[in-house]
Amino acid sequence: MGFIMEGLDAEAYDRTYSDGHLIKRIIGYFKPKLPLMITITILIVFNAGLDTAFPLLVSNSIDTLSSTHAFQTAVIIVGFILCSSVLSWTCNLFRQRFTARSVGDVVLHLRKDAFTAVMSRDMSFFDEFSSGKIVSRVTSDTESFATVVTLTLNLLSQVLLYVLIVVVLFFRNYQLALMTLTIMPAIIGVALGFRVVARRFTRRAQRSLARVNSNVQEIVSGITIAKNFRQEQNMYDEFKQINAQSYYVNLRSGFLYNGIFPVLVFIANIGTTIIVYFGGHSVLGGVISAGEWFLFVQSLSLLWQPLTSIASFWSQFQLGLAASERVFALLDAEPRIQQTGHETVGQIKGEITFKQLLFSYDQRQTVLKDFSLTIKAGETIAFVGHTGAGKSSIGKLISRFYEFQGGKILIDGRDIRTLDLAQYHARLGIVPQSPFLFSGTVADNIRYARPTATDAEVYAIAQQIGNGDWIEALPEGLETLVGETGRSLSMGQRQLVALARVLLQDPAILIMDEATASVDPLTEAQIQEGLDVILKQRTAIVIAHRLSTIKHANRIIVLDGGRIAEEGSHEDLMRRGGHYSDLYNTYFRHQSPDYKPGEGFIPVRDPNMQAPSTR
Ligand SMILES: Nc1ncnc2c1ncn2[C@@H]1O[C@H](COP(=O)(O)OP(=O)(O)OP(=O)(O)O)[C@@H](O)[C@H]1O
Repeated sequence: MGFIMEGLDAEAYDRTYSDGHLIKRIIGYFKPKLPLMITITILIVFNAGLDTAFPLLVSNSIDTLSSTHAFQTAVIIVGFILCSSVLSWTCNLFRQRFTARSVGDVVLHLRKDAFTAVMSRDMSFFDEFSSGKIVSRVTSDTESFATVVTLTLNLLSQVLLYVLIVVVLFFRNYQLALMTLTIMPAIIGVALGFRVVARRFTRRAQRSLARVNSNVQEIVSGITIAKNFRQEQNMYDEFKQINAQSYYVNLRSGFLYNGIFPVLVFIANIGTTIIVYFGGHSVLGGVISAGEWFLFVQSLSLLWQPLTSIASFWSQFQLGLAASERVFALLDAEPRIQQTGHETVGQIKGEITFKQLLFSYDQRQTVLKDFSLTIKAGETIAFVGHTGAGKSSIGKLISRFYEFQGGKILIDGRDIRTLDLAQYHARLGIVPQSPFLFSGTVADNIRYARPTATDAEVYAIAQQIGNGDWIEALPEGLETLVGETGRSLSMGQRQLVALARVLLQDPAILIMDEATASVDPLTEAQIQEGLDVILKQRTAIVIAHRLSTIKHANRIIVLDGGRIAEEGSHEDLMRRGGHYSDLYNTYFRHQSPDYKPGEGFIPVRDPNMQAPSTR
């Protein structure tokens, strides 16, 4: 199997549902369409009746050819045949139209549900699962879901036709009818056996397509880095391999499906041979008329058709079922964040308490253990520490993006798990390290925090950041288009927009993962001025990367391996000459005005203390 199976495993949230469960849920989606579905069913029944009448009429016309009024009867029968054909065509047309309409509506509904499910997933979900694969579930899988429904309706009409024909045949000649049905168990047996294998193959085909989607998405998102590191060839090679995998997986399922159809046709042909042979003998022996014999031979094609076509569209049917399984698994994915209540949040002062917190992303590593800390309302806390110390994790836990395994987080003394999450999030401002801007104007992005804000309010807020000087630098001021993800703006400008956005939100608690990207001194000053405004009158947790922020903080918490190694003000900690002083020398001292490149650093520390150790 080798590379063909590589990366095609189920996602952790995937589930296996029984066909019965899937069909029940699919039917559930069709309930609001009940009147339309009833109309479609009536049309299907009517159509099946007309299709059955066709061979009956032809059979009768053959038998009347020898009678005295042969010509008149033949004309009437031909008239009936023509009318039934036109009626059948019209019924079919309306059936297809109504089906397309109801299936389209259901896909619309399902896609909305899938999108809502994606939106409500915890952040851990997006960290864990590739965005390309998630996109694939919302788009192509919901589309395949439509296929299963259309096919089910076709199947229904074919099965009805089948039942009607069998009834007619039994009335005409039960021995020949029984003969016709002898092959049926063989066809059904092969089709059912094939069903199990088909589902497996189809699932793999969908996963391989999701893998292609995911790979293309990742490449497009990371194209700048790829080009920068001249990785185009490697990326192409990787894509080639994933694409080839998709090709082989599809080829295999193609072989499987193409192989099954001839087997079924072969079995059906055996049935036809039996009927032609014994029917012919019955006509010669005078047991049945030539017209009846024709009816049996003609009905055979109609009879085998539903069975063979079930097998032929089995692939699409399986594709649709597997797709609905994937969509339902996305809808049913268990949230990791477990709120025990939905208490009204109201006004928040902003005191945050961690009580013996235990947290890990997965089984492999404990990130925070026995972590206790109280952040006072209105306090600005700067978290510093080596990379991987757990700074961002603390921010994610306060944001309630991840679930902790032990201890408590209290907001103003209330258990975070008891709060209404949506209300709590509305009181929480988050400025990520690389601010994400949506396509649109700068004003649109600022207004994102409060869509009802007027132009004047947006302008006033933007003015508060760096005295609004940065707006003048934008070609069309606040109406400047930011491009996809804000690409048309400089990194510094994006940060300023993000600050204005959070200022408009006016949250009680601010979590800021400070940008590491350096900006020019003027923008740096504008950002600092903006921060001074934002940090006022709210609790702020800053994952600090800039010396000026650290110095402005009320308290610095030094993290080391998920534990608080030190805490205090910049001066206190420098005087101590411990962990912070090490960090300072490693990361921050070049940002100090006391630092002179080439000459070294004039340390800020108590001359009576020991010199800080360096790593
Ligand atoms: N989504 C995740 N899944 C699994 N492990 C993670 C995840 N995010 C972070 N970690 C791990 O948790 C630990 C703490 O990471 P965290 O991002 O909190 O560190 P940090 O101090 O913010 O680092 P940095 O300054 O580099 O951002 C690290 O060992 C990291 O590898």
